[in-house]
Parts: sequence; structure tokens; C-alpha cells
Amino acid sequence: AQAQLDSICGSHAPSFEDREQLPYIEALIKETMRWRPVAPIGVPHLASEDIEVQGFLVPKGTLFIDNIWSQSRDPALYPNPDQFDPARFLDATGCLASPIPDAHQLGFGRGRRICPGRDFAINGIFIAAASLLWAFDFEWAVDVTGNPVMCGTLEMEDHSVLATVRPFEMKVKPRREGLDEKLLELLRERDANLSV
Ligand code: HEM
Repeated sequence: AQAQLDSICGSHAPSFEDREQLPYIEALIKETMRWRPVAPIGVPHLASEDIEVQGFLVPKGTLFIDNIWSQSRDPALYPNPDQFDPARFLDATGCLASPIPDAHQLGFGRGRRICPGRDFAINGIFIAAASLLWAFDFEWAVDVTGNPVMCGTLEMEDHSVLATVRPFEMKVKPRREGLDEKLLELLRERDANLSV
């Protein structure tokens, strides 16, 4: 991801204009949403009246739970599903490939009640992820003996319908000369654009 950011953005912080040329960031986001969906059981729904679904009567009051976790682990769509592998969303030339139906809505539910904030959310994640990876290197924090203090890939916290990784510490290192000044410049530009 950082190699692509460096070759496309160079010394300029990433912007939405760079997005089409940063397919690896898009793939990284899709894979994160697939591998550890924030809302693994979606938002439960209740049948407000008797309905028929695929020939079965579903009585009024039935609770529906959308098993987003299991759908995004279907090995027919996502071979080796427990493996975190952004490249599954890229073709041989590194461009975004979308042979997987509905991959653009991974983690956001489906149908009439699909998350209406999904584009807003993905846009925000895109610019945050691209900017952070462009600006910083991330390493595990170390304990007093210098050993890395890692967070396991299944160390999750349960927040009702949301599942998030438990808090953990990292070492964040600037990877650009004069980063402070570049970031301040960016903030000034954005403030100026907002006040127009
Ligand atoms: C990564 C971020 C987000 C994820 C993973 C997410 C996921 C979801 C999921 C799984 C549902 C349930 C869909 C269903 O019932 O089948 C949902 C519903 C909803 N989301 Fe999001 N969401 C995110 C961000 C947002 C944002 C930023 C907004 C608003 C700006 C938003 C607004 C809503 C609303 C209003 C609903 C209820 C829709 C309805 O019941 O008709 N979400 N979201």
C-alpha cells in the first residue's frame, strides 16, 4: 500500500482525486470489511406481519438476524477465508477486480434496509487510511524488555451488535521529512476550502 501511495502521491498527501489510482487501498478496505465486519450480525429485524419466504411461512414477530460474518467467509467466494489477503480483490495487473457479487457492499447488510451511510463511511475510511499510511509507519509497541506487545487477530470486543478490536498500543513513526509542516499546510487548505 505504501509503495503505491509513494508512487502516485509522492510528497503530496493523498486526496480523493488519487483514488482511482490507489486500488490497493480500496482492496485493503474491502478485505478489512470482509475479514472483520464491524457489525457481524447486522441489525436484527422483526417480521411485522406473516410473510412467505421461499415457500416457508414466517410468522409475524419472527426475528431475522443477517449473518454477515458467515456470508463474508463463504469459501466458494473467498478461498481461504480466514486469511487476510487484500489481493483477492485485485486482478493480475493490480487493478480492482470485482468477480465477487455485491463485494462493494461487504459488511453493510443487504436489500431495502442496507446501510444508507455506506458510501459516506467508505469515503471516510479511504481518505483516513490513505493519509495515515502515506504519513506514518506503524509498529507494535514494545514492553520494558523490548519485546513487541501484539494484539491477536481474534482479540475482539463485543459492543452489542458491533465487534471491534480491543484497544492496543502502537509505535507511530513519521515517514516523511517536514511532515508537521505538510500536515499543517493541508489543514490550512482544507479550512480555506470549508470557509468558501
Ligand atoms: C463502516 C461503517 C458502517 C458499517 C459497517 C455499517 C453497517 C450497517 C449495517 C450492517 C446496517 C444494517 C443493515 C440491515 O438492516 O440489513 C446498517 C444500518 C444503518 N446504517 Fe450503517 N454502517 C456504517 C456506517 C454508517 C454511517 C456513517 C451512517 C450514517 C451517516 C450509517 C447509517 C445507517 C442507518 C441510518 C441504518 C439503518 C437503515 C435502515 O434500517 O433502513 N451507517 N449499517
